[in-house]
Amino acid sequence: MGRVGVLLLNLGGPDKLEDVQPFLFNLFSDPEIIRLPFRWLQKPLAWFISTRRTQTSQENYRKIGGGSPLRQITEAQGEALKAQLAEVGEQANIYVGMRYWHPYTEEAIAQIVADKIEKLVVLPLYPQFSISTSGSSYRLLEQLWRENPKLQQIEYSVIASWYKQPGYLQAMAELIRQELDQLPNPDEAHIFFSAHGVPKSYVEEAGDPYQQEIEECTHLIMQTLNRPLPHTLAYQSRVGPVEWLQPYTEQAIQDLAHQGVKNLVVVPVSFVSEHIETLEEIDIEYREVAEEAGIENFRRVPALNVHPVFIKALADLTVDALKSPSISLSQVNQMKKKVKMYPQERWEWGITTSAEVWNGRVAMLGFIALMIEILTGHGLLHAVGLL
Ligand SMILES: C=CC1=C(C)c2cc3[nH]c(cc4nc(cc5[nH]c(cc1n2)c(C)c5CCC(=O)O)C(CCC(=O)O)=C4C)c(C)c3C=C
Ligand SMILES: [Fe+2]
Ligand SMILES: [Fe+2]
Repeated sequence: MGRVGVLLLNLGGPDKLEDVQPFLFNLFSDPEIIRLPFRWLQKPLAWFISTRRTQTSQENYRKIGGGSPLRQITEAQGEALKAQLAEVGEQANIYVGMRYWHPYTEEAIAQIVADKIEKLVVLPLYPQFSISTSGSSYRLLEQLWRENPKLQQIEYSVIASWYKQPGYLQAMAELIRQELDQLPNPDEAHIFFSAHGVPKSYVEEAGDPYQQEIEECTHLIMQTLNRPLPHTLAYQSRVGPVEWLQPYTEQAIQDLAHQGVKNLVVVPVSFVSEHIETLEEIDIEYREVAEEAGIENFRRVPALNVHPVFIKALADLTVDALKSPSISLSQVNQMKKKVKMYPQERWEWGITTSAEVWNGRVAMLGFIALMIEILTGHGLLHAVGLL
């Protein structure tokens, strides 16, 4: 086999407080994060929302040390994976490709080309698939592949989602067990899975398999844990006023407390690294909610980070992908059959000069309407819940 590479995909996070606004701008510029019917509206809206959100977001990053630990942890995972692969006789270069901050996916791909990688495994650091996470990165990769003939010569294989991988399930169960056993009375614990949410319309209208994969994943973790304890699944980190997957974490914690639950073990289920939504949202915000509602023991299970059983699981996934027939980016999107990646590209097809003129006029009117809405606080986007 020629030179082997593994591309680890993740979302990325601001390294310091000054990075927060441009990071948020990149995130909200992605049509898989805010799904709008018009391409031209994406950037003005991304600018507006990122500017409005920066201060709150910066305050949260300040509480966890002034930046996201995601880059450092992902790089450590990469080094551990390289060492684990070497142990089983597989020499591979590891690349980190973040979607919205450094090191960007584009930078990783440029390095992969420069290093003359011949066989590449694409491994998202999201156990479950969502249009908004792995889906967005696959879409970017598809575009980079289309644009670069050198990339088209690389034999590559994509791992779509991997929440059923036994080593991953074992590592999760082990971490939960450790947390349970530190409670004064482990048999009275309630296990609370908190997954990152997505808007409900992603699942119900666009066909995102995320909710189904999260539900199956929590079921498999409970099976692997093999303890007769009650459990709940809820969704956190809602952004904006539209409806997201329910129940919401905050409400579900309060409901359990009112039902008399006193010992809660919170499991962050859609992340494999510590980041703002574990360190700030769960450890600070939800802990406060829980304690105010009467929970006496609130314990959070740590993220997998470089847990050796987890790193071995990533190595097993890589080795399996190298041995099995390759899976292409377009196959992954077909496998997630009904998924509608946001079809903004469609608007480009069949463009004529007169259509361009009308596009420009409508864009200008829309932009003026947006500015009026921003200044007055009233308008269509407020009415449909986007602002
Ligand atoms: C499985 C994981 C994730 C899903 C699904 C997801 C969807 C999603 N996220 C937002 C909005 C934001 N996400 C932000 C940060 C962030 N999100 C994830 C993971 C998932 N997002 C990660 C790993 C991070 C990085 C955290 C870090 O440590 O820096 C943020 C910025 C943080 C903040 O301001 O709260 C936003 C905003 C949407 C809208 C969405 C689905 C549509
Ligand atoms: Fe997010
Ligand atoms: Fe948040």
